Amino acid sequence: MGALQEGEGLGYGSSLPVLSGQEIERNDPQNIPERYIKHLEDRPKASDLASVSYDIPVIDLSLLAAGNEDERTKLDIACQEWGFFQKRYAMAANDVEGYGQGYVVTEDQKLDWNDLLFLITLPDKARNVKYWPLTVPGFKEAVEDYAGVLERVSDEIFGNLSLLMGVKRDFVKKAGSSPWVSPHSDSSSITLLVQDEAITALQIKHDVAWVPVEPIPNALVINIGDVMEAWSNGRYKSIEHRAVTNVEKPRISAAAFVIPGNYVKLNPLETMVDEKLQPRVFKDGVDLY
Ligand SMILES: O=C(O)CCC(=O)C(=O)O
Ligand SMILES: [Fe+2]
Repeated sequence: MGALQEGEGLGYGSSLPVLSGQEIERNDPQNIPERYIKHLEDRPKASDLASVSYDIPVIDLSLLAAGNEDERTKLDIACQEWGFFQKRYAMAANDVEGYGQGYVVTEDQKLDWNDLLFLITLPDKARNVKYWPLTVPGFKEAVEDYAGVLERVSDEIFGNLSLLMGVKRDFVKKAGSSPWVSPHSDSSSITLLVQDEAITALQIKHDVAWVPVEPIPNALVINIGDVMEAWSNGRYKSIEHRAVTNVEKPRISAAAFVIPGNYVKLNPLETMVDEKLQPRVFKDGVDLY
């Protein structure tokens, strides 16, 4: 792919147009179309939940930024055992981009009871501003500020994961109704998520059970995506997760997917492959998109 022109966007595949959940609620809330109603066996059940409660690891960004080795070891363990952690703040039409439902590929596919606003925010030239709701006062400024903060947080995580994987600090950095969000893993290198603090909806697969991720005030939930799993030769896991609804109130979450540039190949880092101790689990040379 050649250099992007301003406003051209990247294009992350196509999605068929369908009604959004908000439109259905507005037009005919008593008649939810059949394709939003998942088969019984595909719905979350109380019996899939882990029977014991787990604490998802919490990593302190200010300690990481200060070079604290114990905190870096905690990050290593969190990414190996969970692929998920929470991090305290120290301080749609033809494209999946836009508003509506994404990832609709067939006419009879069951749909999630979940509307999506998917925007590319960084780098600036990859923005496709025709999808941005610019009539909302302050929206652009708030998203720009937030994207800047997320960039700093993800740089800190990448810096620490690079050191843990035995490469230089900046190595990874730039490479850089269903009544629920269906189970999936993220194709990002990492994902940074802000959850609604009042509702526990996100669940992650741990062994065979689903473990709820209780929101922690002022914390980001960060998870390893498929790209980091490949770079780390499987040491860090891209964990399957889902989000369930509740009957009381709607929920909004904001997920930011950090992805490498299109030119990056999915090769496990040399430092992460040792034919005896840590045999290669991913092939070299897979193009990302
Ligand atoms: O809303 C959530 O908690 C999770 C969303 C998610 O997993 C995603 O957008 O990839
Ligand atoms: Fe996800």
